[in-house]
Amino acid sequence: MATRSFTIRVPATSANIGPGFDVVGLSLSLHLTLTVTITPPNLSSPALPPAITYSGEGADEVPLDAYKNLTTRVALYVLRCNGIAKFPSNLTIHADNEIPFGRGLGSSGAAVIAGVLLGNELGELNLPLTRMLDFALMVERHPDNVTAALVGGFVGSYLRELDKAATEAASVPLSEVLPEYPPDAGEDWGLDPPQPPLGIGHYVRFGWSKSIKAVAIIPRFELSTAKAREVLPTEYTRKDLVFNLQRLAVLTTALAQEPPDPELIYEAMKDRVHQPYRKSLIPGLPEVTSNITPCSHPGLLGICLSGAGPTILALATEGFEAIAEDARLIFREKGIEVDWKLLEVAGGCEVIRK
Ligand SMILES: Nc1ncnc2c1ncn2[C@@H]1O[C@H](COP(=O)(O)OP(=O)(O)O)[C@@H](O)[C@H]1O
Ligand SMILES: N[C@@H](CCOP(=O)(O)O)C(=O)O
Repeated sequence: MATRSFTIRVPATSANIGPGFDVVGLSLSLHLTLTVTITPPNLSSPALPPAITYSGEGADEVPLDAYKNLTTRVALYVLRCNGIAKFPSNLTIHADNEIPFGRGLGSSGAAVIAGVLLGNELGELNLPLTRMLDFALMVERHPDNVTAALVGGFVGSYLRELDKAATEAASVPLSEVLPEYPPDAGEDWGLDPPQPPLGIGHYVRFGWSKSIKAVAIIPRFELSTAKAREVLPTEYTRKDLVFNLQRLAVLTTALAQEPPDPELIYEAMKDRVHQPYRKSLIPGLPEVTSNITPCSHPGLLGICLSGAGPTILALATEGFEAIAEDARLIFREKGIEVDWKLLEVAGGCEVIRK
């Protein structure tokens, strides 16, 4: 057996883009990159357990134990669902991550997609894209980030209505999909993980005007997506739902038009389903989204919370620095420091075999 080596590259994503809560996602030019090597076993020494090294965002908090790390746990889930009980021996993984944790830029979605691709490569499974999406959706239950990270671009997705048996299969608690594996890395955990139903997620890629870039204004604090979902109501008024549906219908086409129309897009990026409820967790959010407008900031098209926050996403054709620096001043008044990055819309995930 020869040494095998490959690289997996997955983009960051910004979900929701205002009115598209749990529906739309946009892939962005920050990446999680895994460099993976499997060396042949050396008959004179014992087989080595998986070894993970890590650099970049999250390096001080991410677990390096392959049975605790999100990416490798997802990979093991995919392997086990496909009849392979263990990681191969002598597996080394270096993760280099540009996506900040817990900021609304899809770090967990990228880690999940990286895990699905890793399982697919390690097991030489040749899973079709749609099946990889099924595995990702068993772990991250909202489709917006993982779909955009998988296929790239500006993407809309829905979860298919499943029959009773498939609904039960897809509602398995995450602790069963990704069990806390025992610490003994040599143990065989059997092959009975909950299998994803077939064809859970469906998507379409919208057009995107080449002139639009994304300014990510990233507060220096983490907000877990789980916590930012807990503050959302379970029911909405018809008025608020119609408000969002009208805007989302316009937005998906408006962002592809040349030249993009700031008046149309600014209004179409407003939201009444998640942002109003999240402002208690993100001081400065309503002030930034209402005070930075196409009139005050030429080049701005629209501004919203990125994913579950706390990052703010401004879509613009020019004037990027003025947008970001004025957002910085508003956040500073609330005692929050930010960093900002000018990002492009990225392609989907890639596997490069060496
Ligand atoms: N590259 C990674 N490797 C392992 N775990 C990761 C990675 N990226 C993110 N995670 C996990 O996901 C968590 C953040 O997920 P989440 O709260 O959904 O925020 P977001 O996806 O918006 O960054 C991190 O605290 C970490 O546990
Ligand atoms: N639709 C989800 C998106 C969460 O994205 P993340 O990047 O914050 O994980 C939500 O708004 O909860």
